[in-house]
Amino acid sequence: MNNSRLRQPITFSVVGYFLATIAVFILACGFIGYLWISNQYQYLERDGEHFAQEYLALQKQEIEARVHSIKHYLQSENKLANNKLKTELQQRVDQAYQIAESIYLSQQGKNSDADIKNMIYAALRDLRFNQDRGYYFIYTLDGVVNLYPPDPSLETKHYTDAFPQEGQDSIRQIITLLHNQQEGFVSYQWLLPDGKKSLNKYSYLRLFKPYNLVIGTGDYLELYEKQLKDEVYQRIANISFGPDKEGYYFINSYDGDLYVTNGEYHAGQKNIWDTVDARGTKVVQENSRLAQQHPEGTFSTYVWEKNSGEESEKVSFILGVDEWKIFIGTGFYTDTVKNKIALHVDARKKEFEQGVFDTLKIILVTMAIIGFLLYFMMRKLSQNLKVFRSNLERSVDTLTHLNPEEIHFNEFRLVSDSVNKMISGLNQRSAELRHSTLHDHLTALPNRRYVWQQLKEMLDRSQGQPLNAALMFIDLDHFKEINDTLGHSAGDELLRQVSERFTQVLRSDDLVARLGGDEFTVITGLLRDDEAETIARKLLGELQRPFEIQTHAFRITASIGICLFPKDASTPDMILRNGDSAMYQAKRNGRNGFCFYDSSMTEAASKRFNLLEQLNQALKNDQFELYYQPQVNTETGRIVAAEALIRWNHPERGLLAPDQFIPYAEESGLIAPIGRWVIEQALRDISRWHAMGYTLPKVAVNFSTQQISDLIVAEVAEILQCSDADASSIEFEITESALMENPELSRKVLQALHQMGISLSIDDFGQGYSSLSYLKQFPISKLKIDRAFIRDLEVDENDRAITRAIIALGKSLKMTVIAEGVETENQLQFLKEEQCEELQGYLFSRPVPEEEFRRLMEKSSG
Ligand SMILES: Nc1nc2c(ncn2[C@@H]2O[C@@H]3COP(=O)(O)O[C@H]4[C@@H](O)[C@H](n5cnc6c(=O)[nH]c(N)nc65)O[C@@H]4COP(=O)(O)O[C@H]3[C@H]2O)c(=O)[nH]1
Repeated sequence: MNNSRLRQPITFSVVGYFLATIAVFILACGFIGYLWISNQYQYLERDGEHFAQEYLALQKQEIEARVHSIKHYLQSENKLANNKLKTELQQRVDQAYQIAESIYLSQQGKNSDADIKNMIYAALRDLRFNQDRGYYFIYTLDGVVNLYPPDPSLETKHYTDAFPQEGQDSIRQIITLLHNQQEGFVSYQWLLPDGKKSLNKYSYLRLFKPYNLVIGTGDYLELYEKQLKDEVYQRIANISFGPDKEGYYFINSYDGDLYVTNGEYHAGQKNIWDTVDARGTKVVQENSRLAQQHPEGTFSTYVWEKNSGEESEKVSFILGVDEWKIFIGTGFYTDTVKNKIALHVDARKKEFEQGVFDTLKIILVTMAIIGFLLYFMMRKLSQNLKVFRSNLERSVDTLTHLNPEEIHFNEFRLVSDSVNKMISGLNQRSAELRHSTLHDHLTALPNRRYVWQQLKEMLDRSQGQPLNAALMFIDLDHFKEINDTLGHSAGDELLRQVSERFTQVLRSDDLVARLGGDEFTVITGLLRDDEAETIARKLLGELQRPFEIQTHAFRITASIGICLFPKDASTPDMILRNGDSAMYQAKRNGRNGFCFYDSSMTEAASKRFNLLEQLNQALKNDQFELYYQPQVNTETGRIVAAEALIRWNHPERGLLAPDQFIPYAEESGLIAPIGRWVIEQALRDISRWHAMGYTLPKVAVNFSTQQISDLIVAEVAEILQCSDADASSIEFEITESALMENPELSRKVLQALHQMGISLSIDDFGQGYSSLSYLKQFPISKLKIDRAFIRDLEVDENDRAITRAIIALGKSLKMTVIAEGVETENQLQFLKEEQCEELQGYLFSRPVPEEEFRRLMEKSSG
């Protein structure tokens, strides 16, 4: 299973993400809407219940208030009866008075007073009121009855003759009053018309001045009150209220006499005491009981017939009026109330649903508008995205900038700004990369790749040209030593300065490049051969001025190989190879010069190639041999050691000295297996010599730069393990320059070898620039003075001084000093005088085959 696949993040398109967000938003709104609506429904339910309770309570309050107000009305009407009666009596008498007065005024002078009086009596005689109980009576001030409609036979009689005693008292009371004042009320007992019973009667009286007549009328208070009550009951019976005018008052006596019910006035002539409802309740009896038990009134529930004829539960408020022994009530039907409540809840629900519906309509219309707009927006966005994408792809493909004119959305513009920045960055990076892949970091000069491309282009252009261009392959002489002794930074600085000098001295259309290490090239345009020579000389001349690096001032030379092309080479590789070969030849010619390529150099190069091939074969076919050159003690002249020097028994060319193949072996890396063979062979020889009884303490083996590696330590240990010889019987000779090439590694490797018991000596000492402190870091036991100093000892004072200094240095460092290349007695003499401990040279013996060396050892010990 591919893990990276699993870890890939999920991606969304912007449009998809947007639509998904809207869908989620709509779903969320729908869900919230659903919650809100169901919540509202619950609220409406609760509100309905609440309303029902409140409405019921209100209904109850209403009927209670109504009944109380009716009772209050009844009572107040009753209380007012006295006054009302008085007012009415006064009004009636005033009317009679006006009638009498108008008759009098109209008849005065026309008729006699007696006639006028009769006319007045006649006018008033038949007038009746208050259910015919009321009539007018007239007396004279001396008590003669002039008008008495209930019994006209009493007219013209004196009251004392007309009425019994009780009546007489009353009339006297009247006449007395009017003797004193013009008008007024009197209250007295008067027989009822049936003459059986007398009741309290109120009368109003007024004196008709023209004839001093007392005009009056009166009524029994009790009867008047009853009349008023009847009227009030009548009015109450007419009252209806509530839905469908279902509400009405009922009034019953405590004994069940019915006065008022449902719009009808029964005047107590019907008794409904035993009325029973559908539940078996004796409704009237129950209500009568409740009214009497609860003076403040109470509610009663029973079943009663509605106007429509159907029976329904009814809630009534019952209130007693004890003074009249009646109870008043009114009520409502619960199903009517329930209907009302249901209607209310229904109306609320409909109202709410209408609200929701209206809101939904608004939302839908809004969403449709938004959707419409979004659709256009998305379309526009999608189109822009497509254009943006294709522009983006084109820009990325061609690494050109996006055109902001073609981008309409700010966000895309921001992205395009970033993309443009990125493309600028990429262009810059790629230019830098191109520059860095085609240029050398140290000197900023074009590198080998650049040179190759340049050569290719020049070759392409040079077709059919009569002139040639030139490639100069420049290698600094002995640069490695400078690098090793002064350090890499100094070496780098030198390379920089050389590159500057070359660049300054050449024309701008010439190309100076660094191939790597201390190798430079100069490529010129088309020129004549002699011009190439001039340029080469110019370049060499530039190096003659000393370089100042750190605190050192020194000169350096170079070897230049010139390859003219297309004359000498037809491909870039060939040009470079030929330039290299020519440079190689310039080096062989003694350095600090130039050399034009010719075809023989290619032959030499191919020879080198063949040689390497043959070296490989030599290893396999055991064609190497070790020669030994003795090293003698200066004092005793005895052989104390030997240097193992390799020879190659070439099958065609005969015995070859190391100079003829070791450099190639080092170049090609073959030195490692060859070096291993040398150590193994030397140890084999030592073992054999020891076995044969020779007591040679040490054999020195040459150790080249390439052999200094971490691997050699393990390899030597392994070789020693396989050998009978002791590690102390072998010594590695390392040149000073090899040591300095990588001092850190050298120290590590040499330390490890030293710990194995192998001694180390520095070969060709004196050529380098090793300081004392530097040398002390290595476990070296021997210094070998370079042959070059020994050679000219007799003629060169400097060489003598150096040799002396090296011997002194060796002594101070407690190292053995050996001089090599000792050929003459004078040299021997000098070295003896200077107490050089050991000597090596043709004066004692040339390097000889092993067998011969054994003889030398025999001779030496003998
Ligand atoms: N003119 C003159 N020359 C003298 C005199 N005494 C000794 N020589 C020569 O000086 C060279 C000494 O060896 P080297 O300096 O280590 O220089 C050696 C050493 O650097 C290298 N070489 C030889 N054998 C080996 C080897 O086994 N491995 C490696 N890496 N290098 C080797 O080849 C170089 C040359 O070796 P050879 O041709 O054998 O040359 C030898 C020797 O024949 C003298 O009095 N006058």
